[in-house]
Amino acid sequence: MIRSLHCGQDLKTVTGGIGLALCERLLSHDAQVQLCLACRNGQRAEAARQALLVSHPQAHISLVQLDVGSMHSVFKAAQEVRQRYNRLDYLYLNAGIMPNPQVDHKAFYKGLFSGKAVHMFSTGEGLLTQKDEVTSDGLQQVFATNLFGHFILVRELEPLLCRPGNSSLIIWTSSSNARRSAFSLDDLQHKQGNESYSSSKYASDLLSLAFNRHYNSKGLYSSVICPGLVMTNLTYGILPSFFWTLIMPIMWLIRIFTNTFTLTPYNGAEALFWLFKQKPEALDPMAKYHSLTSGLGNNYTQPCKMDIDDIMAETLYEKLLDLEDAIRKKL
Ligand SMILES: NC(=O)C1=CN([C@@H]2O[C@H](COP(=O)(O)OP(=O)(O)OC[C@H]3O[C@@H](n4cnc5c(N)ncnc54)[C@H](OP(=O)(O)O)[C@@H]3O)[C@@H](O)[C@H]2O)C=CC1
Ligand SMILES: CC(C)CCC[C@@H](C)[C@H]1CC[C@H]2C3=C(CC[C@]12C)[C@@]1(C)CCC(=O)[C@@H](C)[C@@H]1CC3
Repeated sequence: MIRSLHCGQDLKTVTGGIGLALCERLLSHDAQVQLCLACRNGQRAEAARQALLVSHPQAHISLVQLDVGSMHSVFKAAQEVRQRYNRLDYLYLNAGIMPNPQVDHKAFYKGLFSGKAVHMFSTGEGLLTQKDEVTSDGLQQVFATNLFGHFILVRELEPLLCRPGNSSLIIWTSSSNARRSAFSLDDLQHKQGNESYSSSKYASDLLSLAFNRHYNSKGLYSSVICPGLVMTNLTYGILPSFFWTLIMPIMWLIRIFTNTFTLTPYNGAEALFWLFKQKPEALDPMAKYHSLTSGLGNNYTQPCKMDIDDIMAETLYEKLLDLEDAIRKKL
């Protein structure tokens, strides 16, 4: 029996996000898989569960209330999971936000006519900024949601993930927007800049490496994926919906030039699903696994070496442990 916990799985109002598409794919692949959806909104979580039960009536799907940006909620949810289960095989760390995104239109038109247009469309590099906020824990919201809440969750679920004779895998939904230059070890939470999304995703790449160094000996492995550009609530939040609808034909056209425009949540979930079928021990800790879709619509997963190193990863890990101590004292 395989138990898998998914963070950020709500049924979305318009599209259904990557997490929900992954659940559909996992259940179609193995009807016996036990899913536990960790979501912040109870009603939407129940709607997601019901939607999955329509196509998989026998499925084992449970829910746990989790706001990964609130540390109190993370500790509470982890306790709940520990009470319910004695083992976890997969932990998908998929919840993510990009609040108040702004597109730099000038950079977009400049990029279009530079030799780097394909790179710009694959990574969104230099095109997006965000306005971050501070949570009630006193943390930067993007850092807390995209990174730190997940870090605490993994630490709290250690007894279920590290079991003698069993290997388990945690999987971070990162991004090709993760960029070393957006991240600083002196400003982990990205208080100073306006690329908190890029910074948090780069930090998750580093943290995955650090988790591998610290936990592989206990049977816990960590991997990172990029789903490509997928039309979900996250992307619909970047530009007005009508604009996306208008440019949709252009988006499908761009797909001929870049296989990173996966566009549908089903396609975007490809690498998440692919990892589910791999032996954790065989995965490369330095690789980011990309969901890719060819011009003809074929999905595949490709590893790409990450721009990360052990020293940076270890420093980040130590700093997160310090912050964990401080938060534990406060709560
Ligand atoms: N779409 C894209 O092109 C890309 C997406 N990604 C990453 O993929 C992941 C999934 O995003 P995607 O499906 O696109 O976007 P969605 O906005 O559809 O999904 C994000 C999910 O995260 C959940 N979430 C957000 N904040 C919290 C929180 N504080 N606690 C618990 N759950 C939370 C949301 O729940 P709720 O319904 O309550 O809002 C939602 O279910 C994210 O990590 C994103 O950064 C990476 C690269 C590209
Ligand atoms: C396609 C058009 C005619 C105009 C769209 C321009 C931009 C708004 C997009 C071009 C590349 C996109 C992109 C992302 C967001 C929207 C764009 C900047 C992401 C940054 C979204 C989140 C991610 O994690 C990345 C993988 C995306 C990379 C590409």
